[in-house]
Amino acid sequence: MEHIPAPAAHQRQGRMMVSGDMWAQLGSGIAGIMFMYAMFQQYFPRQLTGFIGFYTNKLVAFVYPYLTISFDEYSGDRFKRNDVYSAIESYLTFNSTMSAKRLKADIDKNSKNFVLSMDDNEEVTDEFNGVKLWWSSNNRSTPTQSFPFYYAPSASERRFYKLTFHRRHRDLITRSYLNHVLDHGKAVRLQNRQRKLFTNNPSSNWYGYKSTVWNHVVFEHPATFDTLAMDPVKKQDIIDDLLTFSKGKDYYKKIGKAWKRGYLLYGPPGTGKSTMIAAMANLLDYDVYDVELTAVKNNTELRKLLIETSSKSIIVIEDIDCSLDLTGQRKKKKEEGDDDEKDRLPKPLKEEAREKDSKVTLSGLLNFIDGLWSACGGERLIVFTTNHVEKLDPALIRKGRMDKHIQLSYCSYEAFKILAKNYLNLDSHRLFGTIGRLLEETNMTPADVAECLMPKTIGVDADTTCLENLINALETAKEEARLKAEEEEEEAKKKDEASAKEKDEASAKEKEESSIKEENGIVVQEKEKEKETNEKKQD
Ligand SMILES: Nc1ncnc2c1ncn2[C@@H]1O[C@H](COP(=O)(O)OP(=O)(O)OP(=O)(O)O)[C@@H](O)[C@H]1O
Repeated sequence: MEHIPAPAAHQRQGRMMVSGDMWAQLGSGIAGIMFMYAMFQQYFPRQLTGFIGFYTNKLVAFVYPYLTISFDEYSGDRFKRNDVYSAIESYLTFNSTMSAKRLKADIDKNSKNFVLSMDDNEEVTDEFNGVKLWWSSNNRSTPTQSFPFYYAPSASERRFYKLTFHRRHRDLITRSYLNHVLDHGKAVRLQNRQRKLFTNNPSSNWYGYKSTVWNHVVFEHPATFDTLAMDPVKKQDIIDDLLTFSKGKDYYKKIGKAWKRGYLLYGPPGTGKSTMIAAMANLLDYDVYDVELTAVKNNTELRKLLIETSSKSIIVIEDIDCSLDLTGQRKKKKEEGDDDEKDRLPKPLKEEAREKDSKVTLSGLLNFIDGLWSACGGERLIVFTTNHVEKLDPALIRKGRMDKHIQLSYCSYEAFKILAKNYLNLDSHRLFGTIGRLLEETNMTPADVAECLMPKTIGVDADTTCLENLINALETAKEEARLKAEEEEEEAKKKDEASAKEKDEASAKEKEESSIKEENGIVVQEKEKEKETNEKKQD
């Protein structure tokens, strides 16, 4: 491998002297230069140092004919890894494998092949239209930290690639080569990309500040829309919707809308909400970000997590009704009232109390879904799941935020047929009719049906045993539902009777009281009359 030319090396004729004398001279020369530099730093005014530095650079640039471009892994105050850096990393995979001496190994999306890339402080060459270029991977040793809540990688993690080329090729490199690198890098990345399942966990950053960061494992859920048991028409509608979304980049741009879509999945437990998310991810080849809201300290942290998600991903908040206090206003007002009390606490306790209160709020979540930051990256689905859609704030699930509401319900006959095909490889069976009738008469979740259909023995008629198990389970469920309904009816009847009795008693009491009053009234009237006649007699 040819090394990147350095100014001194460039002017050298390629001959190297390795005698002991030469090393001794070199050592004392360097020591001399260091001494001069220290003196220079100490005694020369800062402005002059800057001035000399500037012109030294100019002189070097004049003599040295090579240009360099660096590509940081986290450039400036960015929160997330630079896409260009990742594209270069993928682009250099081939060259690195062929020529770098130290490589890093990862595994491809099928977990079958190794993906090799250049390790830190390595160099490789590339050629474009007959022009030779040099790539090197480097470390920056000074960490930068602009956002105290931001998890800053340590100094050794602040990496960058450096591209070196002759200045006479500036146009070719900046206009064509860099685009070529980006396009090829992205294509390679897509090809080797392993889908990931992310979740947020608390972590301490460089300064000991605790925040939540994404951690991931390889996403390997096998669910697909083929194995998902639900009404086929509804299923096709969802698939069409998803595919239209994934191809809609230009359309979303045209209508001036961020390229994202919200799905609300609701229904009883075990009806396939999580399974559908996995099927969505497998259909579109997206990553999944499973947000654990209770681990997010406040709205700022939630926004940070959002920014760190990549495009081509599904952001999931499961059981949204349990993760967030949506009782909203009342609680907020109470907390405002509590502020005076908190102010009277000693400082450390006051801060602790505030920290405990500082949580993700409904407005923070609304911002997360469709605030300005939500448009970063594009091509993202946001999925909420809940068992109690009626508990959710209407603002949270209105169209535009949760664009598509999907109800997952109890197992229908159509859904059962998908499960039977999937679990038992059966298209038809003499027991299908009975099962169909029972499914219409009682509610059973696809999870429960699937459990009955799982073969528990290996026998000649294992399929029939499974179907019979299901029939038994359905009949038991039906009987339980009938008894429950009877119990409820009985209870309701008792309640009605009790309230009717209460009413009767109340009206009887009322009558009695009014008759007493009436009687008392007559007595009073008679007494008054008697008094009147007595008075008249006396007169
Ligand atoms: N519609 C379905 N199609 C195929 N399998 C299903 C379906 N619904 C449930 N299952 C099976 O039941 C199991 C549990 O389902 P899942 O976790 O998707 O339900 P859920 O609605 O998300 O439940 P919860 O609300 O409790 O999280 C799954 O592993 C899957 O095997």
